[in-house]
Amino acid sequence: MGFEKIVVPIDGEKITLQDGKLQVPDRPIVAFIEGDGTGPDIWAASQPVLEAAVEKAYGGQRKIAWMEVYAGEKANEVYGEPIWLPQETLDAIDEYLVAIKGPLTTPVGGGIRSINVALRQRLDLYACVRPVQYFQGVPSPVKRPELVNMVIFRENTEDIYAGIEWEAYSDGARKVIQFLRDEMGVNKIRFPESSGIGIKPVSEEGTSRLVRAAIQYAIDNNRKSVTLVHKGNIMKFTEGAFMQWGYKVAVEEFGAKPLDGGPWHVLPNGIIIKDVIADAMLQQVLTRPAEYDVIATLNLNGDYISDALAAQVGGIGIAPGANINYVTGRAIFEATHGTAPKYAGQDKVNPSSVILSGEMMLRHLGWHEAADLILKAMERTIGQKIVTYDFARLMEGATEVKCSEFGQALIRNM
Ligand SMILES: NC(=O)C1=CN([C@@H]2O[C@H](COP(=O)(O)OP(=O)(O)OC[C@H]3O[C@@H](n4cnc5c(N)ncnc54)[C@H](OP(=O)(O)O)[C@@H]3O)[C@@H](O)[C@H]2O)C=CC1
Ligand SMILES: O=C(O)CCC(=O)C(=O)O
Ligand SMILES: [Mg+2]
Repeated sequence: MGFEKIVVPIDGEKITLQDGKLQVPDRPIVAFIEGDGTGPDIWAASQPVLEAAVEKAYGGQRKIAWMEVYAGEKANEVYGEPIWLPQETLDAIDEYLVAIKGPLTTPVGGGIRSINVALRQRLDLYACVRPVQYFQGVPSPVKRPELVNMVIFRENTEDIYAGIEWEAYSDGARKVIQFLRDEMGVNKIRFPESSGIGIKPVSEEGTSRLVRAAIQYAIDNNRKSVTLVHKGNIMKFTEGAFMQWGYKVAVEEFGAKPLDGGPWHVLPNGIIIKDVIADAMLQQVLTRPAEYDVIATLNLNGDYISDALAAQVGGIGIAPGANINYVTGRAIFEATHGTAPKYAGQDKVNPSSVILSGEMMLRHLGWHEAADLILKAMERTIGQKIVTYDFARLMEGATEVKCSEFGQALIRNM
């Protein structure tokens, strides 16, 4: 396919999907989006680390052929008009399957809707996978951060993130409220004249594919449990249904049996499938983190839980993630954090979240040796107390380095 602004590297080859398996050539074309705010600083530090890991692991036999695609502020610059998410960016990721991105800005209250969310929805990347693990030596606000070892599976295409909402006083809000009152007998809207309205769609199909991915991950990675996190006591037909459909998948597709009469279940291989109400979960991950392992949850809960858990192991400077469709093989790897705009252009923030997202990407490609080198380098570098500002301010005797210098230290430590 020909693109207007995207340049396809001539020395690269397409990653493809055959019989449900990614076929990765030695020179795979991988798309990247630099991102807004601190995105360019982070990408400049991260790209050399990923390249160095691949070079060191495979001695030049394998190499990523990078293909820049545009979104956010840079898309406006490149296309010369306000296009936040060009169609050809979606087409390119659709065709080349694998991408990595920096954070993109979303204004609060008005303006464009999230480009990050749009990428996930339009490419149907239904699982947001965010592992939360502790690296020895990272400063943490909790006493036993090493007990935190969880992987969040956040549903990525539904819930209130569908963006179906109407502003207070708008014609749309008035119409929906009128419909709810006249046609549906709803008399519980406390201030109907001045309410904005949002809709929360949660489907069996969307829930099932997410929970299926979480359970399969637990099986493939020898994890102890999968916890369905929901607020089903209050939102019975969305969050409550998520829990019920989640257990149903466990029973019908994975052979789970009730544990002590239910509602918890156990898989034939001993993995526990359980559920917890979201507010209780947020206190228990602090008081009893060892009881949580793989977490499957809805979109909004997953957003909150991601940042909260990241804080327990040292903050969102070190929180990676992936948006994956396990059926089509398409995936975009990205940090949990946002653009941290106050630090933009200062070469200051921690690039670890994107670098570790790159580590996840290398594993997705099956390049485990290169991924292992990144983890080892991360452990060594933090062990030497060479860290960016976010860790340095909480550590004794740390050497504070810039974003790019941290990347260089990782390369030295490979
Ligand atoms: N997937 C995406 O692209 C996401 C985009 N966003 C967008 O990003 C913008 C800013 O969001 P905001 O709520 O401020 O959240 P951010 O995650 O951008 O930043 C909040 C704080 O987190 C810390 N932080 C973030 N990134 C890093 C890093 N790499 N290294 C060290 N510390 C870091 C900083 O803390 P401190 O001040 O303590 O140093 C920062 O002030 C918004 O437009 C939002 O919509 C948000 C989340 C995800
Ligand atoms: O898209 C955004 O601006 C925020 C997204 C977000 O917070 C997340 O994915 O964790
Ligand atoms: Mg978030």
